[in-house]
Amino acid sequence: MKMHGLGDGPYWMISYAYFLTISMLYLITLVSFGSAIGLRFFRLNGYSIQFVFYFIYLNLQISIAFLFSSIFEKVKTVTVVAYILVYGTGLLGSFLFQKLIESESFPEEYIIGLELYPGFSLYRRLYEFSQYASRGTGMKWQDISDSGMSEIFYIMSVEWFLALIVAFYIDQVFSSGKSPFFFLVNPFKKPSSLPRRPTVQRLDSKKVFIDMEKLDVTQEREKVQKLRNEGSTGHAILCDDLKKVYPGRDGNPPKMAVRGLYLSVPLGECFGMLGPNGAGKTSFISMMTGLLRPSSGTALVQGLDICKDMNKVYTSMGVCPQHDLLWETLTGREHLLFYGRLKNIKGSSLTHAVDESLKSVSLFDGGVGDKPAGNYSGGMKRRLSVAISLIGNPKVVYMDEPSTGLDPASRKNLWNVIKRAKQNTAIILTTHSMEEAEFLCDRLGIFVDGGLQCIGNSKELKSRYGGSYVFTMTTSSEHEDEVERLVKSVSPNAKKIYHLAGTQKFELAKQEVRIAEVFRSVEKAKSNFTLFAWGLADTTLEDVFIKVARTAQAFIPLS
Ligand SMILES: Nc1ncnc2c1ncn2[C@@H]1O[C@H](COP(=O)(O)OP(=O)(O)OP(=O)(O)O)[C@@H](O)[C@H]1O
Repeated sequence: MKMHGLGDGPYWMISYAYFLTISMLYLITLVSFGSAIGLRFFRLNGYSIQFVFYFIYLNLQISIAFLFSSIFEKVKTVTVVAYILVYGTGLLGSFLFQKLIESESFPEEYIIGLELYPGFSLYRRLYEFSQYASRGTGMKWQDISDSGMSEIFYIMSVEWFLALIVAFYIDQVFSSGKSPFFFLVNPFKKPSSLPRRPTVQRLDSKKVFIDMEKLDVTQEREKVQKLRNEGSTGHAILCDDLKKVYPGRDGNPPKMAVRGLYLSVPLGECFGMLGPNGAGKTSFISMMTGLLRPSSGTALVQGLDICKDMNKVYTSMGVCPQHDLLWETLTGREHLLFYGRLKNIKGSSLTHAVDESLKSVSLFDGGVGDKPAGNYSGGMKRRLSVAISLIGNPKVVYMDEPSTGLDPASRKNLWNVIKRAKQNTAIILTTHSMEEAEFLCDRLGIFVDGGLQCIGNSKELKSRYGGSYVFTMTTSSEHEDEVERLVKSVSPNAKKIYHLAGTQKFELAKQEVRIAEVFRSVEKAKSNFTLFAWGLADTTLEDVFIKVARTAQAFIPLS
């Protein structure tokens, strides 16, 4: 939700209000039920004291839960810690703390010291309630100071606010990546102009890597460096030496998923990122969408630094993640209404935008958009995810394999939606479909092992990395040698790239082949032996992709 523009303040308030409401409902049910069945603990102690005490304690508990969620990364870890604390406190409370409270000789100041731990303050509170209830009087407001309860009220109230402030601070500094002194910054001050890059050249350690770059990749890097030196904010996306290194695990060395990426994408351009599995495309998108922090380097989105101003970047960003993140019980329309509101669209414009959005992804007719997303097929969910990423006309959109799992008709439909949307938007799209890349993308980059191997439009890439025709011929096995001789006669340096049961494929260098000559030779061959099939094809984007990826993968381990 943060990726779609939900600010930290509303998120914290909504979550807090949700947990408080649930806890209060639970509490009211407990006290009402306890009173109804005649438990003296609930009936005799003043209801107003019980309410105030439980209310403060519940707030403290929620604040501590927020603090834990800021400190711990994994749900499993924090669950185990919470269970240990709850059961440990119960055991310590009944076997140790209660004895200390009842002891005449143990100083009261030490008891108050122990009550700084919220579990013991809760225990003390319940202990006092039960003592007063067993005496048959119950606790009233005038008993507060005698029972040592007033200190507990103060301790809990202070801890409630402290835990909340510390949790928010940790979340802002460690998750949102703000400076440790972010609270000293004037919120009304306009962001300063872009920091200029030092003109000094890169470190020697990088020289080896840079020297191996292809010309097109080098040109892209120089373009980014020039734009950064000029402090330009004209480009929608500017990646500057963006790196992601995952720490090594289970004895494996650290994994460099993205190794120093330079990329500039202006508004109105759809940039396609192609690459084999594990090339680092998702890691790149995750950094750009704020899910992962770059290990070094940065990127500017509409002039805003993703390491410093991610919260502002979210408001002009749309994301279609690789896996659909939808609520099963909400309808398609409700999803779009929700995300539209996050993008600040209101009233009739919101209703209109949602209808248009549903129509554009073919989820409008027959009331499909008003059915719960849980009932949607995989393709419908994917289309809804794309519609969510585009609602509110964001300036920058990231799409991670948007058409995965779609049938050909829906895919074509979706491509048209994306094509229309890109007019005022910069889109970065990852895909394994060359057809999709050719149809949608103005420029393409082939990404292998965390680095760009080439960059340009599909025609440029084909002419730069293709440079050959693929000649295929199928005959019976005894005529294979004759086919080979035929090919050598039209292209002396032809290379056999495939051979199976009479079918042979050859790569012919474009500069030594005349197409008319090939046709003439094939016609002549038809009179000598039987040809089952033959063909001459220009290089496809797929050929370029395979060639570039293979070459890079063979080369990278050596580098
Ligand atoms: N959390 C992680 N810890 C360690 N290594 C990781 C982590 N996430 C990804 N990797 C590794 O980083 C590399 C890049 O992964 P990434 O998912 O970014 O690739 P991808 O190009 O998106 O692949 P695909 O096309 O299959 O989605 C892979 O080798 C992967 O194993």
